[in-house]
Amino acid sequence: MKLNELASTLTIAQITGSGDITITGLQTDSRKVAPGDLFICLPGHTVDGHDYAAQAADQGAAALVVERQLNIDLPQVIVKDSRYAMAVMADAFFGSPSTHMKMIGVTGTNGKTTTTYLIEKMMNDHGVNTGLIGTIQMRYGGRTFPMSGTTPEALELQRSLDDMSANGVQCCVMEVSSHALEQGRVKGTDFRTAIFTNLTQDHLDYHKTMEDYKAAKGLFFSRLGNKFAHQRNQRKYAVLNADDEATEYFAKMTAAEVITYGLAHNADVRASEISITAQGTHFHVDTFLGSTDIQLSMVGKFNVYNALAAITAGLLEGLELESIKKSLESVPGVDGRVESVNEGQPFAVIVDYAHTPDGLENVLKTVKEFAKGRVITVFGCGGDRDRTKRPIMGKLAAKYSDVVMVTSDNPRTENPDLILKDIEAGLLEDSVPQEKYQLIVDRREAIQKAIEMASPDDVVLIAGKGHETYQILGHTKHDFDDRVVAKEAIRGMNK
Ligand SMILES: CC(=O)N[C@H]1[C@@H](OP(=O)(O)OP(=O)(O)OC[C@H]2O[C@@H](n3ccc(=O)[nH]c3=O)[C@H](O)[C@@H]2O)O[C@H](CO)[C@@H](O)[C@@H]1O[C@H](C)C(=O)N[C@@H](C)C(=O)N[C@H](CCC(=O)O)C(=O)O
Ligand SMILES: Nc1ncnc2c1ncn2[C@@H]1O[C@H](COP(=O)(O)OP(=O)(O)OP(=O)(O)O)[C@@H](O)[C@H]1O
Ligand SMILES: N[C@H](CCC[C@H](N)C(=O)O)C(=O)O
Ligand SMILES: [Mg+2]
Repeated sequence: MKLNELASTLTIAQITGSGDITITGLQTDSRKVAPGDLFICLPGHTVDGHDYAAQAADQGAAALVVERQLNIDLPQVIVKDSRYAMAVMADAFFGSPSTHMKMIGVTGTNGKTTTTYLIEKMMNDHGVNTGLIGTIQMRYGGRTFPMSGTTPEALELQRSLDDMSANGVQCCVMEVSSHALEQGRVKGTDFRTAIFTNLTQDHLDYHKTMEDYKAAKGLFFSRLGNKFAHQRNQRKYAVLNADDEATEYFAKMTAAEVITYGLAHNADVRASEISITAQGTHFHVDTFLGSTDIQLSMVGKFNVYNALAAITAGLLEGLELESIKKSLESVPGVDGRVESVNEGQPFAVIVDYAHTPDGLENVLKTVKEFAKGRVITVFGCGGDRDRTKRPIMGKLAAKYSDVVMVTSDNPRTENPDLILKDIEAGLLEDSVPQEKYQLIVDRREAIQKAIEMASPDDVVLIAGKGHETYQILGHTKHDFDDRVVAKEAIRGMNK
């Protein structure tokens, strides 16, 4: 594509140098620039992409997108906002791939990954070639790709959607994080359905207040559905959790058709008669297209909500309720979400990704429902992330557990001991007795001790890292998998 043509997609842009050159790719990271690329300089949170334009030029960049003219001998497109320009140009360069498939997005503090997995399963079972993008991985057409975060940057996203489209993908279900909404990573992506799971405390390091966090999530719904489609299969939908306070706010700001789910009597898709055992979760569901009973292998009342969100999305895509039921019932579980570790030990070991106060409380409530013995919880809080959730999570862990092992969970650039102290502040505030908890900075040691102290019928819950296969210390990722470490500890115990 010619630079002139790409630049013409922007309203306010000035080109210096020749616009009559061919752009073969777009890139925002100087380290990855290939000859012929257009290098887009993004002012970041840590460094400024403009400072890497010279490196991009050395690597063969054909032109630059900048917010201020640089002293570099390359054609430059000067724009007001390079992030916005990136989103527009990426959409143009890849031919608006999101309009070639059904886009279903899921936002909310917890439950995004789980809900997207459920939707992916039911759509694929129904014969709709479906791609998935989220925290654990991106996958489509039988291939999987690692992810460095939950929601890719606009450029990466459009590139991926283009490849999906080229590989016959008809529907893409993706997680949309609040960071992504705030940074405009999904600007230009044409969603058909936007799902909201729930809003509880997290990410206050980034969003500062719950109001700001809610407003960031709101961007997903305010950008949806301003043009009504009279054919139902073209309509935009906001699928909202009827039991969450933030729903009223999101419902007001969207022009899309609002469909609700939950336990509330007025929800459009409503669950009742919920019963949970260690083997799974049963519930009855009434929808605008019939009723049925569903038996999930996944445990936890929160998974009823994830299933309801998925059922709603499935019905809106024209799936039969019975086909949805069959798919949901065949999902064994999601990687690292309430995942059992079994090495023949006489107690339960569960690995879960709960890393927010609400997530931890939910999983602990679930565990308590079927634990016959004590609950021993191993958990920590991420470094360079919301500090205010640490004492709250400490209190919740102590409230629902008999023993708490406070340990490290990706300390990143923070001092791990100080993170543990932040968690302990909550325990001290609640006068939790010293013998009920231990601070063990080494996660392997914490897991080993928890497993060594477990008696028959106890449950050891290892929370926070779920599917993760690393521990981030400083800027380095070290191999670490809670499931592998727990298995080793159990085998060690039997020797
Ligand atoms: C706070 C945040 O979201 N930061 C994201 C942001 O980084 P940044 O603004 O700091 O970028 P930067 O490092 O300053 O770099 C600025 C520009 O210079 C470029 N650069 C930089 C160095 C270099 O040598 N050459 C070069 O060209 C970079 O490619 C970039 O274009 O843009 C980067 C590139 O897209 C992201 O990788 C980075 O995510 C960081 C790693 C991160 O940890 N993000 C988390 C908080 C996040 O987004 N999480 C959510 C999930 C949250 C949830 O659980 O709901 C997610 O969607 O992943
Ligand atoms: N609907 C829900 N409500 C509350 N907690 C939930 C819900 N679904 C899952 N959880 C808890 O949150 C954890 C993370 O679930 P999941 O990975 O589906 O959420 P997520 O929103 O994708 O998280 P992330 O923001 O890190 O990507 C689970 O391990 C479970 O403990
Ligand atoms: N998407 C979340 C994941 C948190 C997982 C936890 N293990 C941590 O590292 O804090 C984040 O980046 O905040
Ligand atoms: Mg996720």
